[in-house]
Amino acid sequence: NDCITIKGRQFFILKMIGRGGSSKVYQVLDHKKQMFAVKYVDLEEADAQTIESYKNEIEHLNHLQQYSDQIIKLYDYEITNSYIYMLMECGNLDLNTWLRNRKTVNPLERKYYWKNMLEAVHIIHKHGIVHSDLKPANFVIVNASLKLIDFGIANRIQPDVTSIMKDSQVSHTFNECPEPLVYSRPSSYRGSISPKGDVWSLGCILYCLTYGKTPFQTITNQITKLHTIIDPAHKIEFPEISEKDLLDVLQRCLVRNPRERISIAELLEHPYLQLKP
Ligand SMILES: Cn1cc(Nc2nc(NC3CCCCC3)c3c(C#N)c[nH]c3n2)cn1
Repeated sequence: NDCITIKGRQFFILKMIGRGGSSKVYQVLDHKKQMFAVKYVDLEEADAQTIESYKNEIEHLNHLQQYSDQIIKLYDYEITNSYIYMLMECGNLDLNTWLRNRKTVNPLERKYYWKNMLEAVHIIHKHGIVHSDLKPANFVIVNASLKLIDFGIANRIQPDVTSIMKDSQVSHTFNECPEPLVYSRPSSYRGSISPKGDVWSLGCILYCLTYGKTPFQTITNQITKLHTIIDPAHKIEFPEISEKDLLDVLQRCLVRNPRERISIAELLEHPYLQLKP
């Protein structure tokens, strides 16, 4: 098995956790048997703008370390003209994989994960970052809490072919979530990418944690699905549940008009988060 050296420190590769385009994430051990995640990015095929986007992502990730435990820890990184290595804390599992394996979710666990996600997204918004592509795979479970692993700033190098245009500016590749979970916000509203777009995506994740599927999962045709997402006439179904506060959060997140949609700050004050089960 191979070793990775970052800033003169050697790491033993245990396994590859994931790969996308030209980046790979490994589970590694250091000489004290401490476990880490290492993200490797091959920059050989990357253009200057892409390299800039990666540097920007790393700068923000590095800066936001101090503000919240819900942002993945970045211990060190090494950037050269041909590759990037990022040494980070390793999660037990990402939320997407966890969701696929778990059909039922414990209400207290869901509430706690929701609080973690809101805190992480609130922090990046406070620093002028809108993710605009939030999905379960962007969160990992570390011990018992969720942490955000990326801010949606770094480009995907060699964008995958099965992308569907979410906005004129932003393409959206579905094959990052194995099942075509749709988190893209209703893009029919003009105007720039707003923090409210992240609220829609988080609402879709919470919908998944509540009903075991996304609001539009029953629609298999991607184009029909996209039209349904932006169609104000289409009513999203919210099957009855005992937790009325949770139902209220879902209904306020999945409002098509971003101006009428609840904000992160309001969500953090919402009765649903008062942590009595
Ligand atoms: C499946 N699985 C995931 C973990 N843990 C984990 N996965 C990370 N990325 C995964 C790459 C593939 C897609 C899902 C996220 C990162 C990470 C970054 N970037 C920083 N820390 C991490 N920890 C253990 N099993």
